[in-house]
Amino acid sequence: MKIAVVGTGYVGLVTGTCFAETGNVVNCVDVNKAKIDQLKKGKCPIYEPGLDVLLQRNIKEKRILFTTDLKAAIDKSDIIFLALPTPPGEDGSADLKYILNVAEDLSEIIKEYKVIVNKSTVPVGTAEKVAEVLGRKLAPELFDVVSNPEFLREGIAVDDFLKPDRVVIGTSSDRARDVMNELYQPFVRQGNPIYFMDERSSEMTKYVANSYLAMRISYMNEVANLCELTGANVDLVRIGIGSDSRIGKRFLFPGIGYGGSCFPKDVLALHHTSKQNKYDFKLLDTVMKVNKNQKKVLFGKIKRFYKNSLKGKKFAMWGLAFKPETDDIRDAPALELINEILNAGAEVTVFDPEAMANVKAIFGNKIKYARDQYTGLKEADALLIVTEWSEFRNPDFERMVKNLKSKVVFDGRNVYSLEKMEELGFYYNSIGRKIVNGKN
Ligand SMILES: NC(=O)c1ccc[n+]([C@@H]2O[C@H](COP(=O)([O-])OP(=O)(O)OC[C@H]3O[C@@H](n4cnc5c(N)ncnc54)[C@H](O)[C@@H]3O)[C@@H](O)[C@H]2O)c1
Ligand SMILES: O=c1ccn([C@@H]2O[C@H](COP(=O)(O)OP(=O)(O)O[C@H]3O[C@H](CO)[C@@H](O)[C@H](O)[C@H]3O)[C@@H](O)[C@H]2O)c(=O)[nH]1
Repeated sequence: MKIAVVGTGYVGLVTGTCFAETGNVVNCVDVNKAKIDQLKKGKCPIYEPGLDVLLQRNIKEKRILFTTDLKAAIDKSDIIFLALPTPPGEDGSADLKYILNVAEDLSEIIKEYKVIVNKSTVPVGTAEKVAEVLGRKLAPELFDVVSNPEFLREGIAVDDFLKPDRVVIGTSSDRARDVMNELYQPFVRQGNPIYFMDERSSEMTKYVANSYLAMRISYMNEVANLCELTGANVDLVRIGIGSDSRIGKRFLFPGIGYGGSCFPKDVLALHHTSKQNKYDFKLLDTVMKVNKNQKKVLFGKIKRFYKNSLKGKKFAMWGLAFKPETDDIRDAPALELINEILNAGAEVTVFDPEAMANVKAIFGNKIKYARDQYTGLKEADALLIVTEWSEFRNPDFERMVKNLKSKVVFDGRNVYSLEKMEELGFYYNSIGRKIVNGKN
């Protein structure tokens, strides 16, 4: 099939590459010329495991092409995916300007039937809004607008796309339904379902999935805070509840708050949709408040340990990305923590396997950047663990001890066992568990 993907970011590039991988010809469009030039040279602009190999293969086979020329891409395609940003507007609603502007451009370009697919996360009613913009210039038989939300996770995006738990497609058109059904067949061979539904339910499904997952995390973060006060261990509680099949083991990890480009903005946007519909969705309000508070928890622990006197202290930070296996730092808890450390008059040397360049673009020389995870520890008063990259899980503890000024670790991701840290003699303060080698 012939596809155009408008917006070549995390979602657009993975979508385009995976559709090319299943034999389609994909034209990817972006307004960012530098990104397109890079992609034309076969260079992947983001760190996403497995993407590079697929990209190279499909570029070589000429199944994926890159351009800044929207018209050229649309003329060659039957299905047009919109993978454009939907950032929060001032009132918390998803800003649809990117989507609606491109819809307007499409209304000038389209000359024969196309299926226009919203892959971006968009509020209920957006498919209708896009259809309305297109319909101002185009006859109804020239297009259908479909909602097809994306559920991929960064860091595992290729796998998630190629083997989705489910594909959700919202359309009221039989013609578009047939096109989408054919397109997705290679991805559901393992027996995973395609759920066809109306556009509004499909759009809602995406927000409800993300908000539910965010709620689970906020719930566990509250549980962790209570565990600290009561002497229970949240990791044991997590295992204890997760084996109940009604609850499930996944997505129960407490930490320093959810971040990334999706959960914070999507919970906010669903909350806004509720307000617009005069519905007081109390749970969502609380989920956001809990998350805001949880992002401050690690700094609170640090302040208490140093009795509020952080001036001149030197910290080493392991992990900057909002989660492991990505270079993405959008809404990453690390950014807030760095600001708090700097505001308190302390210094920080950071290390992350992939996200250093993105952080440097924000903080420049206000902070130091370590060559590797160990050199950053030199002369540091304490180590702060912010992202649970695999390489932090089983480090050379002897080297850590040698480099650190004091054996002090604040761990926002519960990377180590309490027993191990006790045995090694570290002061170890983590989330929802007792403090090791110190006073609780
Ligand atoms: N990142 C994720 O893990 C994820 C997963 C599921 C859904 N989503 C949703 O997908 C959408 C895109 O997210 P993303 O993370 O890929 O964003 P992104 O910022 O990484 O990518 C968006 C791309 O669109 C381009 N763009 C902007 N205006 C354009 C225009 N007029 N024409 C062509 N290109 C244009 C930008 O230059 C950018 O490259 C959002 O709605 C997001 O909520 C994201
Ligand atoms: O048990 C957990 C799981 C995750 N997180 C945090 O939650 C955030 C989001 O993590 P994750 O969901 O793995 O990453 P995303 O790539 O943001 O993916 C989410 O957001 C995407 C964009 O909408 C959706 O497509 C995915 O299904 C949804 O999982 C990160 O800060 C994680 O550290 C926790 O604190 N505890």
